[in-house]
Amino acid sequence: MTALLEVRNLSKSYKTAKGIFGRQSIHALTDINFSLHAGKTLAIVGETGSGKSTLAKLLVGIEKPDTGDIVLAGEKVKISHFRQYNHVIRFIFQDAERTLNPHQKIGQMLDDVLRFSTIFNLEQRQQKIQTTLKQLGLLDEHAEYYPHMFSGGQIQRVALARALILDPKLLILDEALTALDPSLRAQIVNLLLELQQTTGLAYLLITNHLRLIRHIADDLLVLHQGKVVDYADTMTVFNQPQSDYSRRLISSTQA
Ligand SMILES: Nc1ncnc2c1ncn2[C@@H]1O[C@H](COP(=O)(O)OP(=O)(O)OP(=O)(O)O)[C@@H](O)[C@H]1O
Repeated sequence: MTALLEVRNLSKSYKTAKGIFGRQSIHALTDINFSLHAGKTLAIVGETGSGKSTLAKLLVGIEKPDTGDIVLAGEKVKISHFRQYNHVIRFIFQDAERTLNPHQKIGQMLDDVLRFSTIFNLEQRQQKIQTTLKQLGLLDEHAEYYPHMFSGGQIQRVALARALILDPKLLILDEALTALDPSLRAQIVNLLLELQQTTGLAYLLITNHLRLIRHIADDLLVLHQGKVVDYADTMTVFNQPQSDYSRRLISSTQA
């Protein structure tokens, strides 16, 4: 079966500002390879500076790779066409609430997403907003609410609604669940699992929360200094880590 996402030999370096030693290159990612199938969850773990955010930025087109390919459903992504992949890959960063415009009603915000990325008419857009709110356990009348009128759990659902209203195939969650309190996290995780079962959505979960990874990730990739040091199904990485770095990471959380 063709993978939904295939990342092949992806590398990215940044040039630092010119200092007394001239310009230097930071190799944020070197030769990254992995794949993700529909309906599956891949977790990416690594310490600060290991390249996790750079990888997310490459996948959503905020940054350009130096070399390598991103292949979506068998088709190489062209950097100039990233906007068309909006439908396929969506992302949620940490602190969802801060990314919502406090002066805009939720219905208007969702309508903007649809107007920007679809050719739906007004009626179709209203219909889609209703079904999306419902899918996420929200009510029709929430379309008239401003962000500050929602509770913490509901605001996460609103952020998910914005990401999912275009029916993407892949959702990237960059530390999106880390800051939530445990009971709220459990609620959102259950919702994500339910959505995955009903829609076949795939998740790329960027987090250092190993308990969460154990609970929901099918596969686990460990990044260290921009390189893949472990990549296998989650239980294999936990039980037989291939690198000292992964071994230390896993035993530190099991202590
Ligand atoms: N715009 C940039 N310019 C220069 N260097 C950068 C830039 N963005 C990231 N880097 C460097 O690239 C490396 C990888 O950074 P990245 O932010 O991807 O790591 P990370 O694993 O996501 O860390 P964190 O968990 O802190 O977000 C780091 O050494 C970082 O300093």
